[in-house]
Formats: sequence, structure tokens, C-alpha cells
Amino acid sequence: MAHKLAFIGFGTVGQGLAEILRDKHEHLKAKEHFEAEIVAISDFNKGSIYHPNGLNINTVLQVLRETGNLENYPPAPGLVTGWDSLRTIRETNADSIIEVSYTDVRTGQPAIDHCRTAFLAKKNVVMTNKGPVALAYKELSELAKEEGVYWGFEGTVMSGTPSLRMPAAALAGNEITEIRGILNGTTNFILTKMEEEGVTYEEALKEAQKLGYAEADPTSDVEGYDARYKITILSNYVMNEPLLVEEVSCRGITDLTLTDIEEAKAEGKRWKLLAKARKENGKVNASIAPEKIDMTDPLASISGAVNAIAYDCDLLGTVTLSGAGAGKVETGFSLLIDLINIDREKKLVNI
Ligand SMILES: NC(=O)C1=CN([C@@H]2O[C@H](COP(=O)(O)OP(=O)(O)OC[C@H]3O[C@@H](n4cnc5c(N)ncnc54)[C@H](OP(=O)(O)O)[C@@H]3O)[C@@H](O)[C@H]2O)C=CC1
Ligand SMILES: N[C@@H](CC=O)C(=O)O
Repeated sequence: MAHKLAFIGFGTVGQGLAEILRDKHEHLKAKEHFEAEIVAISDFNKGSIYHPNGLNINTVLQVLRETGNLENYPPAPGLVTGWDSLRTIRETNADSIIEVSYTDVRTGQPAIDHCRTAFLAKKNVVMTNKGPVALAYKELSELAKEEGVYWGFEGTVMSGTPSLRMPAAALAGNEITEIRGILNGTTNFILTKMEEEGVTYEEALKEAQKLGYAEADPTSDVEGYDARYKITILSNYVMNEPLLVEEVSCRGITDLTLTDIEEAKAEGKRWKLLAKARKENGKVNASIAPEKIDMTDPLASISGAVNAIAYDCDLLGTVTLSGAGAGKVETGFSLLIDLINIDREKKLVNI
């Protein structure tokens, strides 16, 4: 049966998923037996539309491109406009909520309430918003389980690169004692541009924003708050150790100058914003900080908006994964793979 989707937020990532659903409809149906229709979209400034029989994705994207407001969607019997996020979650006939509103690095709201409301309404949530997973993982995962619904959040760490599903599925049985990685695409993009092209910090940040990598408030990227959320998610979900965001020491890249970068280059080194977590005696110590690493370090060759993560496993040794860390289609894909996995899990339950 086709998923009925309601989007909360419709910026870069939301539109990325919508484009994938439009462009790969036939392929997904034929190869994955996967079908989804968008029934509702509720966005803070771009407006809100709902039709229980589904919206035409091409028309939605065209109306938004041409007018900037979803409520200019052609009127049709049954079309509803103006519903806010909570009403959209509660009252539409969507079975899955795509939560792609902005990540609030202090409170995680209103996305935490979006999740609570959806689970209590017995709807799945698939999201790339990091706030709820970093700040309320235990409460929300228990609530989803109690209500018998799915909660997918692959895209909260390293975009569509399977940094969460890979260790959970393919490394099961290992104890992961240490994680070290580059977890923010924007800052890695900025550092690469500064080093390789001599571009200023400000210019590089502007380009990262234009390409859709940066957070709505890029302070989250450059001060390390985004990576701090991600290492907290990894500790809770991959290492199975509760860690609070405020327990992670955090320093961003704003103090680094072109001179620092040139000096490192002359020493055969390279600056990277590193996220680290180490488990000892059942406790995780974690940090976010820029480090000057040797060119021979595997993380030194990770450039642009690509991210990488190394998991130290007791049975398998170190396993390193690299791939997209940000981007419209790449992060849209993370939502698709969560939806595909909901179907797979449902099929297993029904066997
Ligand atoms: N971009 C990327 O590469 C990645 C992003 N993420 C995460 O995915 C989420 C979406 O990112 P992205 O699409 O880039 O961000 P955008 O800023 O492009 O889009 C977010 C959208 O959500 C809307 N919005 C904000 N608050 C609300 C609300 N309360 N109710 C409804 N809509 C709301 C915004 O509206 P308006 O602008 O009109 O105010 C905006 O249209 C973020 O949480 C981000 O951290 C995760 C991985 C990668
Ligand atoms: N702003 C983030 C987007 C993905 O989480 C980043 O640059 O990594």
C-alpha cells in the first residue's frame, strides 16, 4: 500500500525528497515495490496544503518555484489550506510524517512536540531534524515503541550515508568503543575551499549556504553545535550509552585563519573539525574540536561536503565509512531509505 506522507517543513531537504519521489516513482515501484504519495505539506512561511487524495508533486514544486507560496496550488474540491504543523500531523490522513523543519540547537523544539504528537496519533515519523534524537532519544523511542509506530532518523548523521544503519545492522555483535569522524559537511567544505583555493572563510560559507549544506542559522555549523548533536546521537544509538549534549566539549572553526591553514600545509598537516567519542567503564567522553592532522591520516583526504566516520569495534577492528554529509538529494535519500525500511520491517512482522 502506498505511504501517505505529510511534510512538516519544505525547504532544501523536503524538496529533495519530493523530487526523488517524482523522478524515481516508476523505478521504486518496479524494483522496491515502494509507493508513496504526498497528501500534505505544512511550512512556516511557504504555506500549507492538504488533499486527502494526494497532491501532484510536479505542480507543488512548480507553484513553489514560481510563486514562493504553496497555497497558490490550483484550487480543487477537498483541498485544504492554512493548517499549522500540529493540525497537519493530527488531522490529515497521512500515515507517516516527514519532519524536515529546522534543527533548534538549544531546545530541539518544536520538532520534539511534532514527534510526540505524531506518535500519539499512531503515525510514523521519518526525520533529518537532529534536535529530537539528540535531546529526547530515550523518551521518543519508547513512545514510538509503545504506540507501535516507526521512527526513522538515518539522515540526522552524515546525510544519506548509512552511519547509523550500517553499525546497527552490519556491525551487530561488536562493541563499538571509539568513534572518530568528520560529521559536518559545511565546515569541511569551508576548510577545503580555504586550503585548496585560498577562498576566504566568508566566501566559502556563502557558497555552502547556496549549495544547501548549511543550517538555517550557520552558527550551528561553524561553532560545532551541529556536530555535537551528531556525536550525541551516535553515543545514544550506536554505542548504546546515554550522553547529554552538554557533556560534549565543543569548539568550532571560527578561530581558524587562512594563515593557520597555510602553516599547517607547510608542516604536511591539515585542519579538520573532528568529532570523537570514547567509551570507558560504561561512560562516554566526547568532544568536538578542530585538529591539525597528518596528511597520512585517512580523515585528511576527506574533502568538501563529504563526511567520514571510523568505528573501533572489538571483533572487527576499525571500520571506516565515508560519503555525503549534506545536500538536497543526498539527504532527501536518507528519508527515502527510512521509508523503504518501514515497508521491509512491516513485511517481516507479517511473515
Ligand atoms: N541540508 C542538509 O544537507 C541537511 C539538513 N539536515 C536537517 O534537515 C532539516 C531540514 O534542513 P533543510 O531543508 O536544509 O532546511 P531549510 O531551512 O531549507 O528548510 C526548513 C524548512 O522548515 C520550515 N520550518 C521551520 N520551522 C517550521 C515549523 N515549526 N513548522 C513548519 N515548517 C517549519 C522553514 O520555513 P521558513 O524557511 O519558511 O521559515 C523551512 O522551509 C534541518 O533540521 C537540518 O538540520 C540534516 C542533514 C543534512
Ligand atoms: N548543516 C549540516 C547538514 C547536515 O547535517 C552539515 O553541514 O553537515
